[in-house]
Amino acid sequence: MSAGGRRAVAPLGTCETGGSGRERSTPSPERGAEVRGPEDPICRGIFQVEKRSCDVVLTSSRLTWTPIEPESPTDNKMVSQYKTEFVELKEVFGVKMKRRRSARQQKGGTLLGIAIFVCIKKGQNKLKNRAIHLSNLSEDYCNVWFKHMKDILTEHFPNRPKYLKVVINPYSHRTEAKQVYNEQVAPLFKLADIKTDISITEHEGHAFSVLMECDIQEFDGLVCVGGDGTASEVAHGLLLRAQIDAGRDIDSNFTPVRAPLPLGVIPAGSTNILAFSVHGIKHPGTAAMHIIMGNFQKVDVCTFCSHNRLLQFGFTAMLGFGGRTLALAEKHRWMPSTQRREFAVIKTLTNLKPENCELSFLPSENVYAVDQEDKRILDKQSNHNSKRSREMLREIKFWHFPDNEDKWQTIQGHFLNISIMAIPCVCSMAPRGLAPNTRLDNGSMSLIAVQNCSRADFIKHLKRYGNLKNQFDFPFVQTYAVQEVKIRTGTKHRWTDTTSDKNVDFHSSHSSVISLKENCPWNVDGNLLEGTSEVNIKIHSQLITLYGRNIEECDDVTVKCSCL
Ligand SMILES: Nc1ncnc2c1ncn2[C@@H]1O[C@H](COP(=O)(O)OP(=O)(O)OP(=O)(O)O)[C@@H](O)[C@H]1O
Repeated sequence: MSAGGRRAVAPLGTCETGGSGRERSTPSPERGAEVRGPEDPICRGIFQVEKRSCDVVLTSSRLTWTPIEPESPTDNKMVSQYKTEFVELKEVFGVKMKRRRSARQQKGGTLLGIAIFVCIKKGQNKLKNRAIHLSNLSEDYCNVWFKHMKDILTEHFPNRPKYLKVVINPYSHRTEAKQVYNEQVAPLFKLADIKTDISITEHEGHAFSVLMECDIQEFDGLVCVGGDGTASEVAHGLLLRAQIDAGRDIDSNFTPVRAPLPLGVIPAGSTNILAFSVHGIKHPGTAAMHIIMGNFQKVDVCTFCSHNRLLQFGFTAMLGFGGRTLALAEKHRWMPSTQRREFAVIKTLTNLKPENCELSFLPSENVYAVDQEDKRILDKQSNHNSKRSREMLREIKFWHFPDNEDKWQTIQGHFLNISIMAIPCVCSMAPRGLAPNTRLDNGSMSLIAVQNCSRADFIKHLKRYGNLKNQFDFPFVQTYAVQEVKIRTGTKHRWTDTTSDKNVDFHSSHSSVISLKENCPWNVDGNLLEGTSEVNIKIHSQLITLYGRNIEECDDVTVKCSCL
């Protein structure tokens, strides 16, 4: 594409660059800006780009530069060896005047030109920043271009945040969250001119109280830096605050209001399932770029209730093996995180115990429609031989509800593990996700129930998470797409009526249930939930907006867990 071919071009500004920096003329902005189209030039002039003099054109949608070639004295029409390059302004997140400064100099310095910062995609799901330098030594000349670019970035991209509340958990993983933020995130926020108000947590529950107390309306978004525990605490605080502000009466049947602010999750913990599921990668820079660019992803959230009371908002829960492993790992918090996790997995496998549970669930109706769509897409694919297509077809369950049939289903039995997941739960140990059949925003949860089986079979099932084989293809594993689940552990009697207050008293005075519940810890988003024998989990479609977008699924990954 040639810049010279454009219509209504402003007079060409010419500047000497690389020498005295003397300005001969400044670019004149287009007249009648109000009727300018996305292709019409706003500024046109000469800068050096990568040590070559270029004809540079700025429109409201892109910046284009074409190397200027000296005219040949022989008038030979040679094919140009230089190509016109451009960058879309929707990929640009920052623009700065570039100056040379001495080591201790804070302000001023010799102007070198303008630096433009662009978000680029690097491989699968990774985002990085790239700088383009437009060199010109004239202050006035650069100021005009700088101002125009700033105006475009401010006016054209309203989703991009300007002021963020940041919560950092310095205790996450190897106590490196502060360093991750300072080295990999804060410099990008600075380039994008994003202002921040930072809180560093001092104890468990601190992130929650920060959210209860801060003036939420002031901010364009919220950012948490830490692992899944921190992200879950912040999401819970944000959603609970929204219910309080909206005057919602919180009981097990309430319909929650949506979170008022988008949440950015910077992965700095040990597993980072939420960040992995939303960004497709554990990379703080990518998470920061999604926030800066204002990329939004709506995400489903579950409410966890017990005895008519809201325990918490969250994304995932595990009972049995998943709960016991976390409980053991938390007792050994002094160990380095990888060793702690592996130790807990091995020890829990050694003492593998089934939980006696009554599991009731309401299958998802909307998943029926979604899955039909999946099937239609798969049917269209000419080769059904693709491994993933065959697996998807096998995994999809279709539900038909005769009108008057009670839709609730109940299974009573002994389970080694029960997982309920509103998000795919992608992590380094499970590249397709612990729950690959659910999506971030489909209004449905995956219920995965592993019935009592031999230790060897259970390990086989666990190992399959690390490769692309179907981890659910065992007779002792059942998977369902559900919208609500009720679980009671160590039970002999039937489910209680959650609307009756008498049941609360009944359970609090029922010693046999209390003694059993001690042994059944829940793992809710990597946090331990203990002391409850009845839990009601319900999905709420797209209740929260996270910063993130467009995950590409890995097709060919095999991950080995060193402890299995
Ligand atoms: N200053 C602090 N001291 C001790 N604990 C804290 C502090 N701040 C927060 N916490 C708690 O630390 C817990 C664990 O943090 P987090 O989940 O972020 O890290 P992680 O366990 O390393 O990562 P992951 O959950 O991804 O495995 C959270 O539940 C949080 O409430």
